[in-house]
Amino acid sequence: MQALLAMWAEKFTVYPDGAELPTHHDHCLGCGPNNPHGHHLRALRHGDGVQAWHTFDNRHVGAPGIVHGGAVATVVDDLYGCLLFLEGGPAVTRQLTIEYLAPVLIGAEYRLQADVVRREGRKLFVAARATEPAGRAVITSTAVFVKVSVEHFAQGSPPGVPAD
Ligand SMILES: CCCCCCCC/C=C\CCCCCCCC(=O)SCCNC(=O)CCNC(=O)[C@H](O)C(C)(C)COP(=O)(O)OP(=O)(O)OC[C@H]1O[C@@H](n2cnc3c(N)ncnc32)[C@H](O)[C@@H]1OP(=O)(O)O
Repeated sequence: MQALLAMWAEKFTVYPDGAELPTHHDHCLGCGPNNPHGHHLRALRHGDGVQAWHTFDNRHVGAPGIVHGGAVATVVDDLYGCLLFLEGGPAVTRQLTIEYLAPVLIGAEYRLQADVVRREGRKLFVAARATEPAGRAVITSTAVFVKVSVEHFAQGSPPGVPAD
């Protein structure tokens, strides 16, 4: 586990504008490429924030044809988690709010954007939105993240990884 944590710590480095950001880990529900239930989110640095283009599929359906609100929250939360790669250290979600302004549709592509609004001690106040190609926002979000040490993540051991 310590080796995995050390590898993860290396992901906090400098990323040029437009660069694709790393995943949190292979099985992350938001961005992990090897999670069959996951969203496989790919985030890019965009100025001081992050952006992504994302299409939900039928694994994430709520009402027919419409994305489950929890699935939308998952992706937004994970996008904030990608923003942390630009902050230089890990943090975890303390509060997450989503304004569901219009249905998010299965099979439609949305642009997501997340930015840091302000920093206060160990807290990061962040905001995000998802927009249709025509520019209408379908969701807006705010969240409070609290900075933690990498050791925070040693509380949970992934299957097959010794706790050491
Ligand atoms: C395969 C191997 C892998 C190896 C490596 C893997 C590495 C990791 C991989 C990936 C990570 C990234 C993944 C990103 C994914 C998206 C992000 C998530 O889903 S994160 C998970 C969900 N979140 C939690 O699980 C947090 C649970 N909460 C906690 O653990 C504690 O609350 C903690 C440690 C964060 C803080 O605990 P306290 O007891 O020290 O403090 P308190 O009371 O909670 O408050 C903290 C501050 O927040 C303010 N606060 C609380 N609510 C607020 C609100 N609504 N508005 C403003 N401030 C608020 C409080 O006033 C306080 O502020 P004041 O520091 O004192 O100034």
